[in-house]
Amino acid sequence: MARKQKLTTVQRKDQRQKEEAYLKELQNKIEEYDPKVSKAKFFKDLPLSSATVKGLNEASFVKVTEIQRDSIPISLKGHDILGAAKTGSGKTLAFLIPVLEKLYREKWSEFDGLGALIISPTRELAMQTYEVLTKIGTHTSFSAGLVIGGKDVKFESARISKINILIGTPGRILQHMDQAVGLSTSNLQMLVLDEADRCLDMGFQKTLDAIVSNLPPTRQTLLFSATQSQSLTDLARLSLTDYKTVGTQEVINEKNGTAASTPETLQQSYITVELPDKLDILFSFIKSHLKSKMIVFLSSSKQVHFVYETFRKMQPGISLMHLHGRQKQRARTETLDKFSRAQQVCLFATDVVARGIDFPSVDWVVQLDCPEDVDTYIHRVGRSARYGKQGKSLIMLTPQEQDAFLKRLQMRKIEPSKLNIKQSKKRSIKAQLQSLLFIDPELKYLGQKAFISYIRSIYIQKDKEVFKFDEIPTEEFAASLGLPGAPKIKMKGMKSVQQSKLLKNASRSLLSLSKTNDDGEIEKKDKQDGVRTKYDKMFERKNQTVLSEHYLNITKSQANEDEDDDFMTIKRTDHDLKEEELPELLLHSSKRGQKRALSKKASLSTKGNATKVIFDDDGEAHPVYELQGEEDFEKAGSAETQKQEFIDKEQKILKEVDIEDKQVAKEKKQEKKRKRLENMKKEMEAAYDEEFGSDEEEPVAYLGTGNLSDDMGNDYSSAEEGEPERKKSRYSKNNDDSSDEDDNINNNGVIEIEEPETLEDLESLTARLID
Ligand SMILES: Nc1ncnc2c1ncn2[C@@H]1O[C@H](COP(=O)(O)OP(=O)(O)OP(=O)(O)O)[C@@H](O)[C@H]1O
Repeated sequence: MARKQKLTTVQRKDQRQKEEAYLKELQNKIEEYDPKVSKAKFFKDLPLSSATVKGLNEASFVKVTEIQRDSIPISLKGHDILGAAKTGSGKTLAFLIPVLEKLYREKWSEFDGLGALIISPTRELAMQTYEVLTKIGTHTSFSAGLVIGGKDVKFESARISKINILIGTPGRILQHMDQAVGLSTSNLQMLVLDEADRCLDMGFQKTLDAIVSNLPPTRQTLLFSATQSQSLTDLARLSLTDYKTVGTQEVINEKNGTAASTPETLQQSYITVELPDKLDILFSFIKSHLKSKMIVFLSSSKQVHFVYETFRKMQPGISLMHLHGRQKQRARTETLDKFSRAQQVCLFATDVVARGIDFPSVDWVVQLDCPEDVDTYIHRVGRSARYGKQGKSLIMLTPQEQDAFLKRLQMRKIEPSKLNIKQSKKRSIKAQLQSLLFIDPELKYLGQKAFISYIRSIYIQKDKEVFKFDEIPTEEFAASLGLPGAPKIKMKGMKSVQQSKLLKNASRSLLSLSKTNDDGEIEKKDKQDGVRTKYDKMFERKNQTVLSEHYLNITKSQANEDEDDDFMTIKRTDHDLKEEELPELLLHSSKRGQKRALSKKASLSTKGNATKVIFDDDGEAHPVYELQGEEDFEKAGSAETQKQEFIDKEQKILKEVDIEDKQVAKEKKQEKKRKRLENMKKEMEAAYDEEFGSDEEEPVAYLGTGNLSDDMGNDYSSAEEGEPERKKSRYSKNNDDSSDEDDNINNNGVIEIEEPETLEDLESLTARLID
C-alpha cells in the first residue's frame, strides 16, 4: 500500500469540509430518492456511501433483490420498518445496509459506544448475521461484536464497551444490560429484530420487552421475518413508531390469501405415512437420494439423536450429521460449517436451524415430523430454494394429521403435491432396529427417550385438530423404533398413556402428569413373559452409571451441555400447558447427587444428635433421667461418679468436634487462598488480553479502515475530485496514523484481510484485527 503523506493543518481542514459536503450530498440523495419511481437494479443505484457499495461488491453483492430494493431506501430515510419477504430473498442485507449507513452518516466512532443492536432468536442465526456484517463492512470503521452465550460473560463484558454494532440472542443481551457494566445503550441509533416472531414463540416476550424498555425511544427500529404472524404484528405495534410495512408482493398477497409465501422455485410434496412406518420411509428415501444434500427436520433433540445414532450404524451410504440445541456450541458450529461445505450429506436437525440459516444449495428439506404450524413449515422448507435456486421439499403426514394440516397449508395457498411410495423402493428397517437395540442398551435407552419426547411433543401441541394425542399407535410406534414395548409414561391418577386415552374427554387438569418412578425415569413395562436379558436388568438398575462411558457421553452429558444459558435451546414455550403437567422425562440426577441422596450418613448429618426421650402419661417428652426412679438412678453409680462420667463423655465429644471444626476451617482457608490466586491469575490474564489481545474468540471485530478517504476509494494524496479523508479510528485495522502530532507514519502495519470462509477464519480474523 502506498505510503501516505503527512497532512498539513490546511489539508486536514479541507478534508473535513469535503467530508461534510459528501455526507450532505448523500443525505440529499436519500431524501430525493423515491422508491416508487427509481427502481434500482444495482446497489450502486441506491443512495449508499461508496464505502458500503465497495464492501458489497467485494462480497459479490452487486444486484439488489426485491426486498432490498424496496426497503433499504425507506430505512435510509429513517422510518421504522416491518419487513416481510420470502425465505432466502435477502432480508439480512436489507437490514444490515441501513445499519452501516446510519452509523456512517452519523460519523460514528469508537467513542460513541453502541450504535446498533441486532437481536436474533438463535446463536446460529446471530453468528451468520455477524459473518455477513464483517464481510460487507470491510470499508467502514465500526467495531462489531457477537454475544450469544456459551462464553464467559465477564470476558464479553470487558470488551463490550468498545462495540458499535452488537449482534446477539435476547437472553445474553439482556444479561449484559442487567450487569450495567460496559454496555451503554443511551446513544443507540438502531434496533433490528430479526425473526422477531420466533423470539416470541420461544418465550422471549418478557426479555424483548425488557431490552426494548432499556433503549432510547428516539431510535429507529427494523423488524424482519419471512412470515407475518399475529405476534409479529403485536410486537410491531409495541416496538415500532409510525412504521412502514414493506414486503414483497407475494407476502402481502399471502396475507390476503391470494399467493403462497414459499419460493416459486421450491417443489413441494407430501406423503401419507403411518407413524410406525416413518423411519422405514425415511431410510428408503435417504438410500435413494445419496447424491443429494438434505435436511431432515424432527420435533425434538432426542429424536434427532436417536435417528442419527441408529442410522449411522445402518450406514445408508451418505454422510450423516446432526444438529440440535442441546449440543455444545462448538459441536453446533462445527456441524453448521461442515454441512455448509458438504455436497452430499444428510443433516438431522430440530427447528434450531429452521429459521434464517443460509445453507448453500440444499436439494431437499424433509419434514419427518409435522411442524407445529404453517409458519414453521414455511421457514423449514425455506432452507432450500434460496435466492432463486431450485429446491424440493417433502413432508410426511400421518393419516391423523393429514387432512387438517393440508387444510391449514391450503389456507395459506401452499399446495404440496401428493407423492406415492414405490413399493419396490420401500424397505423395512424395523428388524434391523430391533436387533441394534437388543445388542446395544445405549441405543435402547435413546429409543425410549425418543419415544417419550415424541409423545410429549404431540401432547403439548396447540393445534389439537392436527395433533391427536389419543390416536397415537403407541405400541406400533415403539416397535418401529426397535423397542421391545412401549415405555409407560405414567400420569397422575392414571397408569399409562393407554389409560389416559380412555379419559380423553376428561378435563386437562386431570391429565396432570406425575413423576414416573422414584428416579423420575420412565417406568418400565412389566415383564409378564419372556426372559430378562442382562440388558433389561441393566435398564432396571437405579444406578445407570453402570453403562459405558460412551453412553454417558451421548446421554448424560447433554444435560450439562446447555452451558450457562438454556434459553438457547429451541423450544416452544407458548403452549398452554404448565411444565409440571408434562410427562416427566428427566434423566437421573448427577452421580454425586445420587450418591448424596442414597447416603445414610449424609442424610443423618442434617438431623443433629439423637437423644433418647420418654413420654409421660400426658404425652409430653422428657429426657430419660427426669422420669427415672431413685433406685434405678443409684444403680448407675453415685451422683458424683455419674456427673464425672457425663463431663468426660461430653469433653471427649467436644474434642472430636473441635478437631473436625479445625479441619473444616483449614480447608476453607485453603479454598479461599486458591480462589484468591485464581482471581489474581484471571485479572492478570485479562490485563494481558487488554494489552496484547487474546487467543480466545474475541467478541469485537473492527470492520474497516476508519478512513473515509480510503473507504470512498480515494487516497487523499491522489484525490483529484477531493474525496475527503475521515478521522482515524484508534482500532482501525490500518495502522497508519496520520495525526499531525505523530511523525511516525507506519504503513507497514496494514493487515491484509482474506475473505473469511469458515467461522474459524472469522474468529482468527477478529483476533488479528484486535492485535
Ligand atoms: N443482493 C444479493 N446478491 C446476491 N446474493 C444475495 C443478495 N442478497 C442476498 N443474497 C444471498 O441470498 C441468500 C439468502 O439471503 P438471506 O439469508 O438474507 O435471506 P433471508 O430473506 O434472510 O432468508 P430467511 O427468511 O430464510 O432468513 C444468501 O445466500 C445471500 O448471500
